[in-house]
Amino acid sequence: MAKPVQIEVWNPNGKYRVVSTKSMPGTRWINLLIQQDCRLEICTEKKTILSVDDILALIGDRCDGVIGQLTEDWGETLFSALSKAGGKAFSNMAVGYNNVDVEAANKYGVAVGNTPGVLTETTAELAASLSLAAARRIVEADEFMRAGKYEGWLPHLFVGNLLKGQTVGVIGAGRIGSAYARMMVEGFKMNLIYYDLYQSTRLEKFVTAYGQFLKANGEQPVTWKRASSMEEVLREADVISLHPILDKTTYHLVNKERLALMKKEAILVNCSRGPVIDEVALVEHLRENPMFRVGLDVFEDEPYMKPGLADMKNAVVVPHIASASKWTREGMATLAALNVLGKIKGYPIWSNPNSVEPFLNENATPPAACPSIVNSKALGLPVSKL
Ligand SMILES: NC(=O)C1=CN([C@@H]2O[C@H](COP(=O)(O)OP(=O)(O)OC[C@H]3O[C@@H](n4cnc5c(N)ncnc54)[C@H](O)[C@@H]3O)[C@@H](O)[C@H]2O)C=CC1
Ligand SMILES: O=C(O)C(=O)CO
Repeated sequence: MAKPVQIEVWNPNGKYRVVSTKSMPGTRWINLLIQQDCRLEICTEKKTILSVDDILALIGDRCDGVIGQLTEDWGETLFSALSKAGGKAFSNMAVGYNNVDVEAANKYGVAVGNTPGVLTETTAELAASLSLAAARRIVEADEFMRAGKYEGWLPHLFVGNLLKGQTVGVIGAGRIGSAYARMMVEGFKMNLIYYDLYQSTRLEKFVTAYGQFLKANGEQPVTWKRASSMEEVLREADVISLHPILDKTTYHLVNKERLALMKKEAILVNCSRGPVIDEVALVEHLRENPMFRVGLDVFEDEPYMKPGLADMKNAVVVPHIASASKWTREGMATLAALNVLGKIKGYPIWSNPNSVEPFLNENATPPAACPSIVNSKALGLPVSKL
């Protein structure tokens, strides 16, 4: 028998019972649910990561839908319990859903939502920040300054890498990878090499047009190349940022052998998922190559770092904050709530999950649709005509 978990209740007499495993930023998501006859229960337990047992207790005997977090293990046990409690919908408050066993959700007929688009630019901006922090050794220099070690300007003090004219490599040029590529190409006049399973025509057109603009203004044009292998990107790029989804094909995509292909002074950034890099191999590579630098937002055994990583001066590490801007986090909460609400109400699925802006306009009623349901095809859910 699962132990009870602390909750806060909104609209106690609402017809549909919706549970959120965490308090989320903003109030729009709460208002949207309670205005549509939902009784909302928000878990207020002081524990950062809820266990499967905690979530089972939250689901209880009757639950129409759950909004959950990427730290939770949504598999057979939870989907079976949610379905038994009458639940039809679960939404991650995240675009990545590697914590969700979608096959299990399909088996129990539960729709699985995610929150694409609203976090694209915010996440790309953090990847760009980590690229700069690593290239210009900002964290090391900040620590040096605070430690009272600065005795005056010196020609060799914290010399780093110039980005202009160098090559930025993107692995996984989807929404976030493409946004990051555009920032680095336009902002720092870097050439682009990318690897993805699919061609990113829009990105290629962007770089071509920007190159032409630079040339017309008497500057060196930027260039792009779609690599035929990941290895090509690793060999050629000076800064490499990882933006694929995490699945079987991307687990330990960057391993010991592939790290060895990279330039000795290259910069590697990861704002995707920790297990995309073999972190033990990375620590060894950082130790052996002091001029190689990394910027990491995600870790293989989150919230932990592999032994030795915290001691590496050539690593900049932040705690999975890439999507942490106020607008984005409030928007993620809204999209997650609307995924669950839409399914409860029997709404169809939004036809283009890459274009979720209509749901984020605070001054308008959101469309009567679920913004993004990843297993809509498997469940045979109808698509919105809006
Ligand atoms: N650190 C953070 O806070 C955040 C992390 N993320 C992570 O970023 C990921 C990407 O998000 P989006 O850009 O919105 O997704 P997306 O689906 O638009 O892009 C993912 C890209 O990876 C490519 N890809 C898949 N397998 C690949 C492989 N084996 N090799 C190369 N490319 C491959 C896909 O073709 C696609 O273009 C999410 O799944 C999530 O895990 C997303 C938001 C915030
Ligand atoms: O959305 C995601 O996938 C994250 O990692 C957090 O924003």
